[in-house]
Amino acid sequence: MLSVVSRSLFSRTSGLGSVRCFSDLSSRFEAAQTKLNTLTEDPGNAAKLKIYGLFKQANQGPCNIPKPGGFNFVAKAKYDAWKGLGDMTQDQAKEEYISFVAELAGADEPSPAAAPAAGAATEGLDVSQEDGVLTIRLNRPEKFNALTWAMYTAIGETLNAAAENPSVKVAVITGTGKWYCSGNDLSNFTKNMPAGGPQEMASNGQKVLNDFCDAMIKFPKPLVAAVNGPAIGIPVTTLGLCDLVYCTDNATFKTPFVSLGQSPEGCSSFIFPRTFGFAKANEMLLTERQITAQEACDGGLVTRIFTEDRFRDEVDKVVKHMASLPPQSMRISKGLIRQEVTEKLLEVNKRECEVLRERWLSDECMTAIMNFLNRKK
Ligand SMILES: CCCCCC/C=C/C(=O)SCCNC(=O)CCNC(=O)[C@H](O)C(C)(C)COP(=O)(O)OP(=O)(O)OC[C@H]1O[C@@H](n2cnc3c(N)ncnc32)[C@H](O)[C@@H]1OP(=O)(O)O
Repeated sequence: MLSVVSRSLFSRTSGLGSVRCFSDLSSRFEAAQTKLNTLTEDPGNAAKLKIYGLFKQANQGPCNIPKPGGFNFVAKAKYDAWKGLGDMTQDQAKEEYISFVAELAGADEPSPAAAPAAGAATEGLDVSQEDGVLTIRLNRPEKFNALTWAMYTAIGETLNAAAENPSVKVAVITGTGKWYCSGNDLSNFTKNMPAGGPQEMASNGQKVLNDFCDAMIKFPKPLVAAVNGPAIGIPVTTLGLCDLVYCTDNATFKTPFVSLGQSPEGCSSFIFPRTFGFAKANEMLLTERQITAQEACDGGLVTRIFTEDRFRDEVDKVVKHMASLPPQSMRISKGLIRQEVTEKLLEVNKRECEVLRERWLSDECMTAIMNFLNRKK
């Protein structure tokens, strides 16, 4: 019976009128309508009704027509689909429409919007998505989730794809096992030695790091760190690039850059003094004192601490709640909060990476890394 709710629902019958708004949302909404018409698989009547309701709500606002009577079941089903959206705003309906079409398109054919899965193919990284929440999980527990170059690259690419994918509302970075992350895998420096030698290796590393931090800085949706245990180095500094940081009560934070012959990254040379004040930032970055979860929370790097047994559930609750909020408003709000610093952070990141490139070529750095790699021999 409902099959008469046919593909015609997908055609742009009501259009957008003669006044075309070229705002970001309107053009994404139009693109979603075009995308819908290219689906090769019939998504079924339930999906078509949802699309119908969202389309009407997006263009005309809340349902304002009388309920169809008699035996016109199709008209009633369409009415219910629209009426059921209550007083959802037109912008929110557009966002929901865009997300839903992206989901349908994802099921229909692989598309760039489905790119988060790309990270899943990278060793040491699990990428999954549920209810609008993209989870990037560092998954090398035997190495305490130390980051390989492939992981940096995949995380950056995953975030860049998720930024464009309307079905992703929030991104979460977390770790498997008892550690959040033990920082840069120190064997990166020996494993990634190209034919061009250390100079080329350092330039390659500079680009890998620059792109990774840029992706975090530019990510337009909420970026949440779920710090499930201790962290050393870059996973600590990049917390300042996240919007919310939750940690377990056994998490610790350490930034031993000087003893490694290196220098601060992740924009920590800029963010840490402004978060903790110079005195405390210097203690972390120059004396390398490890701080506790409570100190990180008191200092403003961490949003909230949960006990280990409650941690995953509590973080889940927050991120699912955020994913249910109007995405356009979320994006705009984050943009406003970050607008003063984004350009500055990109500039700081670039500079920190240039300095690190030099550091990686220094005897101090080479010696520190060789000492770590040979420490068990
Ligand atoms: C594109 C380039 C970007 C670079 C950006 C610049 C980034 C800078 C940083 O992140 S600096 C911080 C680097 N990290 C560290 O200095 C930590 C080094 N690791 C340790 O100090 C210790 O391993 C430990 C304190 C984390 C844990 O000590 P312990 O409990 O004694 O365990 P193990 O040392 O036996 O470690 C278990 C296992 O994991 C391996 N591992 C841990 N961390 C790293 C690491 N960062 N790099 C490489 N491997 C690491 C460790 O070797 C052990 O494996 P094994 O048993 O040897 O196979």
